[in-house]
Amino acid sequence: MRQLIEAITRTSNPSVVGLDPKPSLLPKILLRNAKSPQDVAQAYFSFNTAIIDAVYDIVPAVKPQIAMYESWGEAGINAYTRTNEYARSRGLYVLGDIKRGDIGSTAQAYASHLNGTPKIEGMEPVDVWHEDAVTVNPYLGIDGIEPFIEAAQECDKDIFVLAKTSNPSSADLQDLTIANTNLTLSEHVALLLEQWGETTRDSQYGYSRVGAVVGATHPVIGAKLRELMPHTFFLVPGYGAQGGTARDLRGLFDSNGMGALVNSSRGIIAAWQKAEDIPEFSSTEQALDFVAHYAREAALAMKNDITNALS
Ligand SMILES: O=C(O)c1cc(=O)[nH]c(=O)n1[C@@H]1O[C@H](COP(=O)(O)O)[C@@H](O)[C@H]1O
Repeated sequence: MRQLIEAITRTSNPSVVGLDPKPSLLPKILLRNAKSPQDVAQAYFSFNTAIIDAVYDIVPAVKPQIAMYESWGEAGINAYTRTNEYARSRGLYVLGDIKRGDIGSTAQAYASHLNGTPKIEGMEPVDVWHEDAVTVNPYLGIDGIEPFIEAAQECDKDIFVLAKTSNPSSADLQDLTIANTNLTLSEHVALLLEQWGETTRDSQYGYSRVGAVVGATHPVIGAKLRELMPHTFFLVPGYGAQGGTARDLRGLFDSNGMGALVNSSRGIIAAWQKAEDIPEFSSTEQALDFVAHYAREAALAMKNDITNALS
């Protein structure tokens, strides 16, 4: 987590901008002439680069959600990887929200998100995804996670494993109490994450490469999980559009005000839709400038909101 922690320190901002484009979140003019997935993917890329240019100096990281891109097939995936590459070129930590999980041999293939294309004779692995970290699902247990941890260790990258997700029905499974223990499933996952990450702890900061996803929408559970996971960095989605507030975040950070990265996607990239006066855009440039201006304002407001709540 060193790279992420240093980016947070550099920007004094523990928040991440979620790059989750959808047609309904883009100014109509960007899709006015769209006739193919390629056209939409190009619009997504322009939208993303405008946002990245607007926030790269005030936020440490971006989190593109791959589903938004996969919906458009090959062209969408291409927009995803180009977005990641562009974000990195602007110095941002790229957290690929891919939520993978499978049996060991398949997980190994998914882990190529971190350590590059599989090794074959005569060819060096290629980093085709341009990610610094990915999100992973722990449902299959350690053999579905180990390939990601090994790849992260090999390439100085990180993973974030779902522990207590932000959605209302996370309770269906994650709040169940495990027989013969007084632990819920999310608490059990928390203990596993501490164990799984143990050998990858950073000597200076104490956090391992194995982070946890803990929703801002469950502040009481989140605070308990923070106690159970002193060496585990949190990715905290659910702030903003899903109702999580800065007040809810306090218990998710450590006593130094570190240890968590708060995500907002729609709250930043669609902030322009909340503007009092939205003009009839006469060009795509004008529309992108408008989107970028409101994204920056929203990112700064989020930074202030979180910083005030933590001080
Ligand atoms: O792993 C995630 O990022 C994630 C986990 C979770 O528990 N809840 C959650 O909302 N997310 C993601 O975080 C983002 C939230 O988007 P907004 O609600 O628009 O801020 C989406 O990309 C979700 O897929």
